[in-house]
Amino acid sequence: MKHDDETKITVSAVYRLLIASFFTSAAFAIFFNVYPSAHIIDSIIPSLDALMLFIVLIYYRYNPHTDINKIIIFYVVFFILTFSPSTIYYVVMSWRSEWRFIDVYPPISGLIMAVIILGIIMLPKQYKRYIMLMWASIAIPIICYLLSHPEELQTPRGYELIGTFGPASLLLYLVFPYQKSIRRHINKVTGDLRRYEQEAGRDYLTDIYNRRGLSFWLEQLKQDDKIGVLLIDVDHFKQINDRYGHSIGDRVLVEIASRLRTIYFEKHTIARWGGEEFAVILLNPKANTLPFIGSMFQHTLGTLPYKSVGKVTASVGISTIEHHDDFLKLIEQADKALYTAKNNGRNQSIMYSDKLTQPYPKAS
Ligand SMILES: Nc1nc2c(ncn2[C@@H]2O[C@H](COP(=O)(O)OP(=O)(O)OP(=O)(O)O)[C@@H](O)[C@H]2O)c(=O)[nH]1
Repeated sequence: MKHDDETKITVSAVYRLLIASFFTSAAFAIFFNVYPSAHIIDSIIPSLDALMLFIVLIYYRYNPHTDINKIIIFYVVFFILTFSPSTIYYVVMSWRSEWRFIDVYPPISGLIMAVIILGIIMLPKQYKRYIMLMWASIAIPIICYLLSHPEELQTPRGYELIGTFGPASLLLYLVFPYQKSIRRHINKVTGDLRRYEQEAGRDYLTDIYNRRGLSFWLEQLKQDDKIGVLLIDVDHFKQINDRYGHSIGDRVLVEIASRLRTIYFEKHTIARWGGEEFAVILLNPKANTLPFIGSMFQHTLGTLPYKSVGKVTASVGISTIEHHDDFLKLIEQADKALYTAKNNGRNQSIMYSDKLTQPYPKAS
């Protein structure tokens, strides 16, 4: 489950990263085409980036199950291949005294930093080293050049470039571990929350759903799902408690729950509805199978003796089938049928009909 969530977050992070990078590259492409610089490479690279990112985005949109690692590696390699050679080109040409680096290097340091920060913040831990590789392939040539050309370093652009790729990049090292610990903390809190939620929906003794868990299960049903309800009540349970003690009574309830779990048919769930009363909710059952299912539960509970107390029987009340919004109405029906089963001598299952009128008195 946690793994699924991680994958979902990664997929959505990569998708947003691609979109953000596409719009940024497109903005640069438009800018350099409207206000061309002296170097044609300045308008080619952002246009190429925008085009490639657009293709990847379209591909990713129509192939959402593509291996996400491949997309990330492509993204990083693609940025290294577009930013790094052009940076090295300007550095090498400047070193050969063709021109001054600070005059010709296009104003893309902000864009590079934005891409690096986005990558560091949004991508999972295992991809961070690629992002650092991306930074190193661009920053190291620039820093080396400026340090060996103090006359260019000691200009506003020189200071700005060294500041961006030097001290400002150091910020990344500060943000990175902090972001990692926030992510770890969020994972822990999310995990704890999920565990508490699961525990809150389970009965402590029998570890099947309690009423809260059951209502959560009902909320997950599809719009037009129908249900039928069985209410199962252990016969003369008070006598078991009185004769063997409360803790043996508890053990019997646990054994009953584990017997209920062993009954398998297509779609249903079981819950502890009250003290010695269990509810079974059947999903989209066929009307003519309900009496059979009711007897199946009754016999599974009542046929074989229990380890600590011997024979125990149960009575079962069966509702009609209605839309799941009518759950409480079905519980009432099952309750009336259960009352009739008890009145008729217990150890039997009874289907609800309009003729049954009296509600089953609840244990206080
Ligand atoms: N050991 C144990 N007993 C429980 C628990 N919850 C409810 N009970 C007991 O279940 C008994 C239910 O008794 P009654 O409602 O009189 O019903 P019954 O004795 O089963 O009789 P019928 O339902 O009429 O067949 C009470 O004695 C409760 O104390 C529980 O969690 N553990």
